[in-house]
This record gives sequence, C-alpha cells and structure tokens, in this order.
Amino acid sequence: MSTPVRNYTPRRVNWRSSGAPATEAPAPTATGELDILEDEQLFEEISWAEEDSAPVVERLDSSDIAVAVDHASMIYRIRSSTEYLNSTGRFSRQLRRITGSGWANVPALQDLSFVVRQGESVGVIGTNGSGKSTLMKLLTGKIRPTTGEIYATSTPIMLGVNAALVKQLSGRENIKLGCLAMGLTPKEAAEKYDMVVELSGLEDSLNLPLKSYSSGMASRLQFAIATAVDPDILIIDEALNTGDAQFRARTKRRLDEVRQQAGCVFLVSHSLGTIKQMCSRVLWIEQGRLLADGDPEWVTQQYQEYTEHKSQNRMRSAQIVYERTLMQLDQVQVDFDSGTRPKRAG
Ligand SMILES: Nc1ncnc2c1ncn2[C@@H]1O[C@H](COP(=O)(O)OP(=O)(O)OP(=O)(O)O)[C@@H](O)[C@H]1O
Repeated sequence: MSTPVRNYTPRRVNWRSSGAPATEAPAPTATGELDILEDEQLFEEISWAEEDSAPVVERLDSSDIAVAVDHASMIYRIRSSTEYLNSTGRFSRQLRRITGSGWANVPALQDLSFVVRQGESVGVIGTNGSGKSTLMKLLTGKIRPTTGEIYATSTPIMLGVNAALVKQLSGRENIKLGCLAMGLTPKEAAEKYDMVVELSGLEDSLNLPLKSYSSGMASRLQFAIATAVDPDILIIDEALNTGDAQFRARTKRRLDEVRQQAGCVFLVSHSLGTIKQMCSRVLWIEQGRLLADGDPEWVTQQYQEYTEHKSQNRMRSAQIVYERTLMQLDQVQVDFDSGTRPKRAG
C-alpha cells in the first residue's frame, strides 16, 4: 500500500449565499405532479441567488482528507463506425467531408469538484450513462481527466476488477498469484488464503484449472481475491458484485469488514436501499454533472422523484426537480497551499 500523503491543506470554498433565502421548491399537486414553473421565473430565481452569494471559505484539516476532485471533466474521443467500415471508400470520404473527421467527442463528466474526508462512506447514484463508472475510473487513475485534477492520499482500489485470473492455473494457484499481484507480501497472502477460499465457496474445485470453471465461479473467485486487500480508499461498483444469492450474502460480511477498515469508501449502486443503509453521504451524478452532494435521505428522495417523473415521461417535471436540486448544491473550489499538493490519483 502506498504511503498516505498528509502534507497539504485543501480549502473548500462554498459560493452559496449563507444569507440568501433558499428558493422554495414547487409544491406537489394532488396527483403527485409538480406545478410547472415558467422557465423565465425559474432562471430569474437562480440568477438572483447567484448575485447575492458570497464565498464562505472553509479550511480543512489535511489529515482529514482522502480524495479531492478539482474541476474534473472527461470527454471520451471515439472513432465513428463509418471510419471503421469504409475508411478508404469514396462514399466514406465524402461523408467525412460533410460530418467531420470521423471522430466524435462523448462528454461523460463536466466540471466535478468535491472533497471526501477520511472515514466517509460515499454513495454514488445516477441514471444509466450519467457518468458514475467514468468517475470511478478517474479515481482509480485508470483514465486521466480531460481537464481538472483528482488527488488522493493513496491509490483508490476498485474491488472486483484488480485480480486478473490465469486460465491455465488452478483456483488455488490463482488465489496465491492474485494476492501477490495486488501487492500483498507472501506472508500477507498466506494469511488471507483461508478467508479467500471460504468467501469464494469453491473449496471443492480449488485444484481444477480455471478454464474448467463456469463464468459465475470465475467471477466469484475474482471477487473473493479482490477482497484480500485492505485499501485506504475503497471503491465498490455494485455492478461488479456478481454471484448468486448465497454468495452475495457471504460477501456482505466481508465487504462490511473491508469497509470498516478502509479510510473511505465509494459505493456505486442503483439500489437506493443499499445506499441509504451503507452511506453517510451521497453524490448524485446526472448527465455528467454533480447534481447533489449531501444527506442520503434527502438526495435519494430527490433522485427518486426525478426518476419517477422520467419513467412517466413527465420531462418538464423531471427538469424542475433537476434544477431545484442543482440550486441546493454548494459550489466547491479546491485550493491548495502552494507546494503542498497531494499526489494525483492512480
Ligand atoms: N470507453 C468509452 N468510450 C466512449 N464513451 C464512453 C466510454 N465509456 C463511457 N462512455 C460514455 O460516457 C457516458 C457515461 O458513461 P458511464 O459508463 O460512466 O455511465 P454510468 O453512470 O456508469 O452508467 P451505468 O449506470 O449504465 O453503468 C455515457 O454517455 C457513455 O456512453
């Protein structure tokens, strides 16, 4: 495990007005539909709040910080399929002349800033394609932000994807190798061995080569190996927590242990129940923007309202919940004393 960097002092600057009255949320009607505000009225209120806002500078104790995300944006650059299909054809050349170079930009995250303290359990929610996995990849350093920076006191570890398995080797050998590959010493790997075997529930198949495992068995082994580490900053993407009901029940206990030992945990989940149960704070990412950051009850309630409107095709009502939630978000500016920056994540 890398040595935590403690010699920096980030400041959080809150640009929300402390004195300005909060904009009232539109009252729900009897049918649960929101009253529709005129756009002008809504935007007038937003700009009024901004005009009156004054920065509130909160100086944070450096030993408290686990992760600082500073104006991070991510734009994926992908080649269009036309480019692949007919890269030298005349039609393709003409089409490229009309549509551009054949490259497309996919904006995934826009200007995210937040600071996470040691000991926090942070839930990350958002509808499909909102940017959650992209943020997790940025935190682990798997990809670099297009603009902005991400800092962490130690490399955040994503549970479930770090252990690479070797098909020709037995389950037993894969456990030993996987633990070493994740940075454990041979002694630590030996100490964790029984726990990994028990968690995987694959005692009877440990001598078989991995190529004889079903995909479910292989992912159980991979997940069990991944939990052998005790990282300072832990990321759990629920989508990676595979396995049957019995396996999931067994993993919950180990996950709780890992969470308790970790300095800070990020949990990505579509299950609001799990988020409320496990997290002390929730980030809601929507359409690539950080929309809310705060109390799990409040944030999940806004999110539920938003998704309900969307599922009923009440797009304007959903948009109002979006705007209303965004207005409550503190604008955070991460600022470091010169020469005292922590290292980049990854
Ligand atoms: N490798 C990639 N190349 C191009 N675009 C990508 C890539 N990965 C993600 N995207 C795009 O970035 C946006 C955010 O995707 P991301 O996977 O981060 O969302 P998500 O919130 O994790 O979604 P889900 O809940 O469905 O897992 C989407 O528009 C997606 O199409």
